[in-house]
Amino acid sequence: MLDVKGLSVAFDVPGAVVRAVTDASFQVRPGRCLALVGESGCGKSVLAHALLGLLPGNASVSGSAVLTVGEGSLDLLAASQKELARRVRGRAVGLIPQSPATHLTPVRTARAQLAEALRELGSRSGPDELAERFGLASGDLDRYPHQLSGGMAQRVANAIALAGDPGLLIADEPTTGLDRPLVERAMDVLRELCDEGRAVLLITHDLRAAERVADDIAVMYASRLVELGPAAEVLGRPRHPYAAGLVDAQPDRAFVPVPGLPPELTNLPEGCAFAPRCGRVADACRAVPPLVDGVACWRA
Ligand SMILES: Nc1ncnc2c1ncn2[C@@H]1O[C@H](COP(=O)(O)OP(=O)(O)OP(=O)(O)O)[C@@H](O)[C@H]1O
Repeated sequence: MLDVKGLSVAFDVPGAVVRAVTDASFQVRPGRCLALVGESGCGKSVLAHALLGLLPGNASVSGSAVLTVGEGSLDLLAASQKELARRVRGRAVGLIPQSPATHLTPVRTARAQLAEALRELGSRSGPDELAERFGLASGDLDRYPHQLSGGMAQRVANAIALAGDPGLLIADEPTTGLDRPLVERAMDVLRELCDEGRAVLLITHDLRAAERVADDIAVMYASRLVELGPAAEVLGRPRHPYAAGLVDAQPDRAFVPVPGLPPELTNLPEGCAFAPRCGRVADACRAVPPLVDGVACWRA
């Protein structure tokens, strides 16, 4: 469904360059969920926004991201804004946003926003039909965003993302601010959407949420993918020391945080960016380890 190769994104800021995504390669397949996990600021959202052409003017992007659209394909990174608007956003790719409550327009009811999305995308279903599927009552649709609970806003955002029946869903931290039962519910909905044959890219720093829904996990550290593989393997037997540290930091595991802090993306160290925090550092780590066999570590 989506084949990303060598995706890099850098932002020009006064006196510096922010290397937000470096040389990311991965695939998202129909019927499977890939969770992209990593600490805050490692580049997860920038990666998602690059795929949708939603980066600001100070960003430079390289690589390719080939999406299957109908019988053909389209490189999302080379597509014009017009093409992305006409063929991709909402139609081929749906975005479930970070903080659904703030993503919705505050001065319009949920119904008006859902109806607009359906109209724009030329869908024949009505807002009530779509809302019902996501567990919203008709009366809920007549509320304004500030009258919706976090869970209800989430369901409205899901309904809008699904209005054009996209084959690929990108969910960018869709559970921010939700309590655990609602997180689990949101993950179960994502799983259902996936089981219907959609490809799902979930961006999260919540490993428990990722574990509940993901088939595959990509671990990102300081702009690079450092481990990529089946969820059970990455979470059960992580091979990269950072992935192992993330797993150990979970409350139901050792509950020990990874020592130290990630580097500034304006000033990445030469070689492996995790080396300064790594207990297994060696001479070889002075060179950047490539992602080979699902892991980017000289010592894995
Ligand atoms: N327009 C921009 N100009 C300069 N730097 C930017 C811009 N947008 C994002 N960044 C930087 O890119 C880096 C990656 O940000 P990103 O939002 O992708 O992180 P994240 O992993 O999604 O974190 P979080 O989980 O907190 O959302 C950060 O250092 C951020 O400051």
